[in-house]
Amino acid sequence: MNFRAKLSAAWQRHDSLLCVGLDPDLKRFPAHLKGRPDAVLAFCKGIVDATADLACAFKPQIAYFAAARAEDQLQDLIAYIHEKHPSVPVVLDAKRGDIGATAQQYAREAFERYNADALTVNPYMGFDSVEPYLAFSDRGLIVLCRTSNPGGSDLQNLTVEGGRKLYQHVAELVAGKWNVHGQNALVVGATFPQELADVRAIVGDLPLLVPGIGAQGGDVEATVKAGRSAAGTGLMISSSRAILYAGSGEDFADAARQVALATRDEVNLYRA
Ligand SMILES: O=c1ccn([C@@H]2O[C@H](COP(=O)(O)O)[C@@H](O)[C@H]2O)c(=O)[nH]1
Repeated sequence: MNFRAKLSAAWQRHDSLLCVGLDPDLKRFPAHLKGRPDAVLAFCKGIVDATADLACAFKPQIAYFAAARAEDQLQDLIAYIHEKHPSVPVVLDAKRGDIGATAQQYAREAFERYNADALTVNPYMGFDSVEPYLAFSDRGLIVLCRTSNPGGSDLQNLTVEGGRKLYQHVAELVAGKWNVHGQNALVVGATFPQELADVRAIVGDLPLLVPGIGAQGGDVEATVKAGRSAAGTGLMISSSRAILYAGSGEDFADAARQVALATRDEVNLYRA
């Protein structure tokens, strides 16, 4: 099953547009896990098992694993998700972007080494820098469009030809000419609901990965109303820290589940 089909099945099966972000920060781990050589994997498995039935996707952020010298644990985690929770697609958040020859290696890293269902990439270097990923036509390519951080406006809001904003141009390209095999999606932050609505109007029912609720303060109602597709789906609304660190004791996974459940249900209030 390709990424788009797997995501659609997860939206239905789990009645959820919630993407659970996996940003394991050793400094914030519960005391009983600190010092364990497999702490990153143990923590993430706890979160994954507690939230899988509430999620339409998991999104590990590679920087947290690499900084902790835990790439092998990331590989084991993704294999674990595929084995225990095969209905939930894995989006590797690495925001890759480089010349074609190097992009080929990044594509192999994401889709062969880590076996991710989808990867985030940066479009700044143009089509030849994203083309190598398209060869993995059963995997998703999620392209940065209007990011959730305040500085995203510095470049993404610049006016380009035709009087459009750069992020609108990216949305058109990624949903159109660049969507050679129908595997593309976009990143649009929850912190900019008006831009999210603009992007949705440009791209039809293309899937959107939407970080920025939870710790970054994005408004859930505004996000869902601006970003939902005509079918009331189309979104992977991502939350990491607010779920991961809801608790700080041995019951961290239960605390994470409670926040994930409340977030999934709040999102669902506004889908219709
Ligand atoms: O525009 C973007 C693109 C990616 N991110 C990533 O999403 C999570 C957000 O974490 P929270 O704890 O829910 O704030 C993190 O991995 C970012 O690298 C983003 O925030 N904005």
